[in-house]
Amino acid sequence: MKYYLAPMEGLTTYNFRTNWNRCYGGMDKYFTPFISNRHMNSRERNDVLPEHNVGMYTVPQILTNKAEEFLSLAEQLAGYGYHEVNLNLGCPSGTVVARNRGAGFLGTPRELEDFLDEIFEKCPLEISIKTRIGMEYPDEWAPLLKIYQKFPMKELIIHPRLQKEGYKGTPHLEAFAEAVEALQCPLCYNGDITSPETLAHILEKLPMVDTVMIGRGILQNPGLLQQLKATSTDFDGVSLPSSEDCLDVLKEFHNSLLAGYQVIMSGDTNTLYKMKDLWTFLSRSFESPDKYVKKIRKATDVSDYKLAVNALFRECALKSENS
Ligand SMILES: Cc1cc2nc3c(=O)[nH]c(=O)nc-3n(C[C@H](O)[C@H](O)[C@H](O)COP(=O)(O)O)c2cc1C
Repeated sequence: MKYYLAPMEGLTTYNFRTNWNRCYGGMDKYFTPFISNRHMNSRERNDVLPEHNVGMYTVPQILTNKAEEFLSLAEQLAGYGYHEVNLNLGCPSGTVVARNRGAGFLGTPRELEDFLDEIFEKCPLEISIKTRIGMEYPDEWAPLLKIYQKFPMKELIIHPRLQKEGYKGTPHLEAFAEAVEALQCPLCYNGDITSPETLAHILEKLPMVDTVMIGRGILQNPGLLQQLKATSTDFDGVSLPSSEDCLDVLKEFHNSLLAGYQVIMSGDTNTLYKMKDLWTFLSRSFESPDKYVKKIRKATDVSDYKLAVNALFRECALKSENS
């Protein structure tokens, strides 16, 4: 099985990716959150700079519906030494969709095909695509697959939900199976993998899956990949760390992430904004964390924040399924 880290805007920054890779590691690919400016802003540029992505196979992601813009960004990324670029056809957010980008582009298949024609003809890099299965109705998927058949994709990453579903409901596993029938290119499954059990359930329904991308599961439980590998027959040598070791690595990861943001972000407010965003997910690793997370959210400077986090680390146990 191959494992990819999903792109998550604002969360899986280069600071997150490098620290996660150092503390846990083992993803086959690390996708960057989307770049949407033809002239990358400093945040976007820093995220893809080779010196900020050392030791990882990183795939930059682009969000656009303009071939010229995609090609211009791909050219710049080729200059940084990248070999592969990913196109975002999955973002469900209202503002993105209203501009016919992300999952919104799936609603105008003719324009999408013209766009793909041009980028596949001219792009200096290999192109992979991350897609949803349509905007509103499951029957949008078959015509989209007909389009995807025409292009020599490096791979297609499928999050089998519709745009209108956001992250609700359960993924349409049958849509992934349809793609297996229709397409020759490598496929990657993405969606709702949060434990060895959820992965096992997906593999039971889709035994042909050999590559998965994981997003929120890693934010909720940064040690998840090791658990998946320890329970997989592919990875005989991987064993589970003790509960104390899990907590030690989590602390190390958290503290280095915080230190990284203190260097990158201007001031405590912006640093804490980033860390508090992560706690929305990370709190789920712990038993009864609410009282502690409230204190974390209330912190207005880094020293108060550290006190609140240390209290949580000291007094809340890791959930048994996370250790
Ligand atoms: C906060 C957040 C930000 C995201 N940002 C991106 C993004 O920049 N590009 C992208 O392709 N998907 C983005 N996604 C979608 C994830 O990559 C992934 O497809 C989705 O979370 C489903 O996978 P999961 O169930 O493993 O989390 C984002 C999701 C979340 C929750």
